[in-house]
Amino acid sequence: MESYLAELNEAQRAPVLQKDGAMIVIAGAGSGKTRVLTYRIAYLMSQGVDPFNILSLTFTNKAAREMKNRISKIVGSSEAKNLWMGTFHSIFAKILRFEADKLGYPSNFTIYDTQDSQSVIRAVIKDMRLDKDVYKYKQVYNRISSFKNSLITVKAYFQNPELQEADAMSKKPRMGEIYQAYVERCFKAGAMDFDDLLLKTNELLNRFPEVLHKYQSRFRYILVDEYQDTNHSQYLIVKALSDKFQNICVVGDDAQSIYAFRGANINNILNFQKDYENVEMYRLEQNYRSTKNIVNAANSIIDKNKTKLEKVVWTANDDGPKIVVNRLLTDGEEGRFVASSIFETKMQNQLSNGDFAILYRTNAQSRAMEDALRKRDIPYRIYGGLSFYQRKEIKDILSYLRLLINPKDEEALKRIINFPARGIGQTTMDRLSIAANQYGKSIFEVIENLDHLDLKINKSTRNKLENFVNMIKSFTILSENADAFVVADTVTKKTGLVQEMKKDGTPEGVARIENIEELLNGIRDFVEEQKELADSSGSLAEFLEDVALATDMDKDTSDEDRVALMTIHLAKGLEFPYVYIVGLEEDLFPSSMSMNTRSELEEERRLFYVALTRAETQAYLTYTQSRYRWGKLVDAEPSRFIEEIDDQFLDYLVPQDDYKYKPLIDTDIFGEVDKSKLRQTKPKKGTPPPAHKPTEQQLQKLRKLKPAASEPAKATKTVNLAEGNEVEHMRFGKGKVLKIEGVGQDQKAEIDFENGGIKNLLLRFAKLKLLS
Ligand SMILES: Nc1ncnc2c1ncn2[C@@H]1O[C@H](COP(=O)(O)OP(=O)(O)OP(=O)(O)O)[C@@H](O)[C@H]1O
Ligand SMILES: [Mg+2]
Repeated sequence: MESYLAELNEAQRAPVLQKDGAMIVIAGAGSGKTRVLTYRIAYLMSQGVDPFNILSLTFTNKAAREMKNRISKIVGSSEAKNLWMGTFHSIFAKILRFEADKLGYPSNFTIYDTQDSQSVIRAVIKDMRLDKDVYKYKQVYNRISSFKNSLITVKAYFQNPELQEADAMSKKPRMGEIYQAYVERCFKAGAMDFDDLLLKTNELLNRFPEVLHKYQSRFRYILVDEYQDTNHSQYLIVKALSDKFQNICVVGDDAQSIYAFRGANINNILNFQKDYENVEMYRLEQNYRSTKNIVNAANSIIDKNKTKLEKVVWTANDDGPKIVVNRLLTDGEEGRFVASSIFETKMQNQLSNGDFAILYRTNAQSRAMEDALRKRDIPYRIYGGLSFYQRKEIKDILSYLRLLINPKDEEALKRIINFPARGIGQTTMDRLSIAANQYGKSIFEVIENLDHLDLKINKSTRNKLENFVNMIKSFTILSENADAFVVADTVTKKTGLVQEMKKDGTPEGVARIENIEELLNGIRDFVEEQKELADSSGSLAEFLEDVALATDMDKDTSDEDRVALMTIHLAKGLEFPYVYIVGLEEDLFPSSMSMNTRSELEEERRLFYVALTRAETQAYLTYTQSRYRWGKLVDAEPSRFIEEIDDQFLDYLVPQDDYKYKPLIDTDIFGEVDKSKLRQTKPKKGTPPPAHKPTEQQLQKLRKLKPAASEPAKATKTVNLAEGNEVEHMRFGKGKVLKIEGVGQDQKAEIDFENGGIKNLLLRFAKLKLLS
């Protein structure tokens, strides 16, 4: 037996050693699913399978890199770099480039990011003279994205009366036309958006049997991590590619399905056994990641979900410390608690910053954490949010680079044709746009052919346009032989972008120049890395693809030791010794947007399960008593998720029986804290604070207190409903109550909504207004 197989337990070894056939590994968090995939690939290679024949789909490109490194170590060669391994988007972008001509795209097609796509949609809405308050571009973008992920093409949309009706109902009867115009514009610009990378791959595999055959034969072995979060489009790609050999291994955990809001379909995992012949089902039960307290607490949470596959998760690890629960006054205080706790834990146990993660439900929560960490001089890194590549100055330079690779790229062109200012005004741009539409050409092509076209553009402007086109063309010629760094460096110098910023002289201007330097350094590193790998020249096209498809996790390039801050969605698959889950409050987590139906609430609970199971040694849960939301300070209630954890696993830093909001003086508003008042809610001074669990008596009091304490607020929320009542809901609009079931906390109503159809709502969470 190969020695590395001893690093697996028996249950893990079984799917690794089953070389051929279809198999699914369903198992709870931290049980070694990702490890099974890694070792399975190493085993396949040791059995003589060529890495070029193995396709492995991961959640981030970073995960793919780490897996490749591990595999290289196990098999003792650099062969692992030939594996097809990465996210769905990055793998299929690569394939689409090879095959682009079949679909009528140039092989140098641009990948539009969300900003670009939304900007196209805004332009379409404007050109169609639609009301931008009704047709909100972000909503329209999400709707189009959901069509694409369900493989609903423009044609399919117009053949589907139900979809059209739904859009008409939500007062957007022209959605189909926007969709059509959007698709046409992207096509004309030689651009694919993120969803196209999956949609067009499906189209490619469906329309061209010889292409399907080629990739089916290439990918003899297919592996998919986090299978529970694949959407319909991804599912169909995997299904098509694996159809020939049926050597497919997927791993996942239904309890960690957290992307339904983006079209992930949990049925993909539930139906896997029907999709293939002779499916072997494997289960892993032992968790290697976390302490007993964490594993058991997580089990007690997920137990509350009705829709789930029954699973056992246990661990042989130590009990570990209990999960610390702390209540703070405000998010400012919450940040200070987390920062001090990290500081002290780090000092006491000689740890690195990288051993700590702070997880939150929404990006906005990072600010308070950042402030507190900065004050304590604790280095941190935020994942997600506005990424480096989306900053204005970076995007401007990238737009030049994109344009010289694909001159049809209209979003790039519009951004920079007059930046730095060249005297090419909006009127000229409008004329060029109209001409481009009229002739079915790109704006760049129109400018190239100005002499042959009868456009109302004066001589001097024509010269400026010609100069611009010639400059871009000279960059294109340069890029044919030079690497990405040389091209980018030349572009920054020749376009006068940096000179423009230097004139500015403000601290912001200086920061922008520094960012550009950072970009150039990044490009240099990229080129060196690519050249080292020897199979690539480090061309600009390769760099742009890398940037376009970098997931939020992938931007973690430096090895500096920092505390990680991210949303729970991003933390999937990761692990940290110490994890702080902050903002555990009703309406924030679970989110107020996700409490209308049981399935939404269950997704929030799975999210909490994901968060807690990231922790190896210790988890901290914090909530505040009041929080600024939408500009107002509002009372906050502790999240039901805290209550759902079995008390034996928890350690309350403050007694829970007096949790009701008491207006105390807060440093954020008044500066100094009145310490005598603070002591009311904190345990008596003494270090460390006594970690005590509420007594049974306190608990009983707490249980009695909870509904009572929140009654005044609830009374306005819940309404006494009867069958036949007319109600209004903030998302589903007006509706009629069909049926009422249950009593008290569990009372549910079946309501027929104008905008949402029939829904079953738990009345305690549904914010309904009684109309009649
Ligand atoms: N047999 C084993 N022996 C020692 N350590 C193991 C073993 N199996 C897994 N581990 C370790 O346990 C941790 C969790 O494993 P892994 O990340 O593969 O779990 P997972 O099931 O993919 O988790 P998640 O559901 O969070 O994605 C990792 O640090 C891994 O190295
Ligand atoms: Mg995993």
